Amino acid sequence: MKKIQDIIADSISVKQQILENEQLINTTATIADIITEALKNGNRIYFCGNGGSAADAQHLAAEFSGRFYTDRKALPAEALHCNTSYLTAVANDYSYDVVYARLIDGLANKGDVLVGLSTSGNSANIVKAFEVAREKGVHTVGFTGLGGGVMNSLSDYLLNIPSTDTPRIQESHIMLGHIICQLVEENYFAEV
Ligand SMILES: O=C(CO)[C@@H](O)[C@H](O)[C@H](O)[C@H](O)COP(=O)(O)O
Ligand SMILES: [Zn+2]
Repeated sequence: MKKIQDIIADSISVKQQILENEQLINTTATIADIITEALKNGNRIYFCGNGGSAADAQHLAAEFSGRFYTDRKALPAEALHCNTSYLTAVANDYSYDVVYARLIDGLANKGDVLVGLSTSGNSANIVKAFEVAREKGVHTVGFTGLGGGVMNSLSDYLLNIPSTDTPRIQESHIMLGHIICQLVEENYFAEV
């Protein structure tokens, strides 16, 4: 069916643009280095997103805390939306906008890494979490779409996928996220 082939071609085209974008490739490698270094220093990695990007956040966190390719010890990583009692209470009593910022305030330490996945780069709860992270000396890593939205100026490291189409952006987020998981696993366990 032509429509299906067109959608697959679009997804490949976004990935082809990433393949040819030296800056995105270099930033991906740098993010893997930053995460490896943080873990070696005893720091933790936090992930957050909304909707499909929340699923991506917990998927990537689980590659670290569970396992990826190799049998090895657990690495400290978690996605911030997984406690529904916390999420519903804070959203109900305060605002959904602060659900991730409050956890970063309560849990994160200087040298930790916060990875925020947002195709628009404008989701308020991620933006606020990045603001608190910066105040605390937590590294901010943004996975966004074209331009990066508000997260552009709040991200120490930014992977802004060259697309404005939410599902196509998410497909590239999970590809680059998987690559980072592989590099971190190889680098961390090669060196300890
Ligand atoms: O998975 C999808 C679309 O593919 C949706 O659930 C999508 O993640 C949601 O609409 C999000 O709320 C979009 O937020 P964001 O990417 O702009 O931060
Ligand atoms: Zn989706």
